[in-house]
Parts: sequence; C-alpha cells; structure tokens
Amino acid sequence: MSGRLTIAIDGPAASGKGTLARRLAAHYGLRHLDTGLTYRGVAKALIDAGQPLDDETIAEKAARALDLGALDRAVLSEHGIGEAASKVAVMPSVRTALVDKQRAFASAPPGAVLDGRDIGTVVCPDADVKLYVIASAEVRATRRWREIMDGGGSADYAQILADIERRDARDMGRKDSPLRPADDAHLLDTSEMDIETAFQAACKLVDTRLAARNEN
Ligand SMILES: Nc1ncnc2c1ncn2[C@@H]1O[C@H](COP(=O)(O)OP(=O)(O)O)[C@@H](O)[C@H]1O
Ligand SMILES: Nc1ccn([C@@H]2O[C@H](COP(=O)(O)OP(=O)(O)O)[C@@H](O)[C@H]2O)c(=O)n1
Repeated sequence: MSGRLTIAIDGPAASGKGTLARRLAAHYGLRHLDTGLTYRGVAKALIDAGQPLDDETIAEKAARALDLGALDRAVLSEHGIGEAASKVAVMPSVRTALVDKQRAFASAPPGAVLDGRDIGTVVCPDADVKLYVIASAEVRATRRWREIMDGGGSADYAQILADIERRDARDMGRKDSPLRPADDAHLLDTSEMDIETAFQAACKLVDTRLAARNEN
C-alpha cells in the first residue's frame, strides 16, 4: 500500500463496527483503536475509585491519565460499563482529552482503523474511507445477548434491548459530538448481513477508494 490509510467506522452499540474494524485492520495491515474502550476505561477508573460519573473535573482528570496501551478489552467490554461510558461521554472536557489521544494514535504510520461514534465527524474528518454501520435495535440486542450467553454469562433480551435503545438516545442526543453519519460516510446496514458479507462489502468500498487514490 502506498501512503497512509485511515478508515473511520462509526455506528450504534452492537452494530458490528468493532468486528469490522478488527478485520479491516488485519486485512490492510493497519493498527486498530476501539475508541469505545477509551470511554469505557474512564468510566471503569471512576467506578473503581468510588468516584461519581457526573463530576466533569474528576472525569477529565481520569481521561487525561488514561493509557491507551493499557486498555483491557476483556474487562472493559462488560455490558454494564457501556452505560457508564455513555454518561462520561457527554462531558466536553472528557471528549477533548480522549480525542487528543485518539488523533495521535490515528496519525502514526502506516495508518489506522478507528471505530466509535464520532470518528468520521470529529476525530478523523479527513479519513480516506468512512463507514457508518447500522442494524435494527432488535438485531443488535440479539447479537449482544448471544455474545453474553456464548461467554457463559446470563442475560435478559428485553433488558438488553432497553439498554441499547437508552444508550442510542443518549449518544444521538448529546450536544457535543453526537452519533451521526458524516456527510461523506458510506452507510452499511448489516441487519441482514453476516460478518463475512459485511466485511466483503467494506473491503469493496476501501478497494475502490484505494484504486481512485492510486489513479491521482
Ligand atoms: N454482521 C454481523 N452478523 C452477525 N453478528 C455480527 C455481525 N457483526 C458483528 N456481529 C456480532 O455481534 C456482536 C457485536 O459486534 P461488535 O463488533 O462488538 O459491535 P460494536 O463494536 O458495534 O458494538 C459480536 O458478538 C459480533 O460477533
Ligand atoms: N468515539 C466514541 C466511542 C464511544 N463513545 C461512548 O462510549 C460508549 C461505549 O462505546 P462502545 O463502542 O464501547 O459501545 P458498544 O458499541 O461496543 O456497545 C458509547 O455508548 C458512547 O457513549 C463515544 O461517545 N464516542
């Protein structure tokens, strides 16, 4: 590949953006950052320290102290931490601190795939390819439910659906960097696509962009 490649992937909870991001990063030899883990990391640090989730001064301090290299997916991906993460994610100074770190990650060679809520709109507005991944709330709740059950946990489908819908509303309704597709994002509705089909569709978009770039 010639030149740096940045791929931005956004979408709501359990739409499949992380799965897609990991596969695209492996396929194109890029580094990957799941930016959701950074918000989850701040929330977990506050919870572990017995601190409130709604004190912006304390939360900003935790965000500035966060080490991107020390994010433990196994611990942070717990369903309940997603809700806490969406509460700290409404605070502008927390977002500024994390976006600085995310941009530093994105700018290092040979390029990167970042997934989250505001990658195409705020973190990497100049990304080469932007994907906005969606699926119906019911499909997403079923995926998350299955993920928890397969991991040996117990989960209530109705509760997960309610959690996802509440988090969607908070993420789309906040003032700072709400979840929305960038004007130049490609919409990928995975409601009726399996992982392989979604990956092939994404590769097609990236390859088209790379071919156009090589022509210029
Ligand atoms: N297209 C798809 N079809 C079926 N299951 C999927 C698809 N994409 C992702 N999944 C599964 O759904 C769950 C949530 O996917 P994930 O990539 O973690 O979503 P997100 O990062 O958007 O929260 C995972 O268990 C994943 O394996
Ligand atoms: N770039 C990002 C990524 C996550 N977030 C917040 O962090 C929460 C957890 O994100 P996540 O991507 O780990 O959640 P899932 O989609 O994996 O359930 C989201 O609900 C958002 O509130 C954000 O605001 N901006």
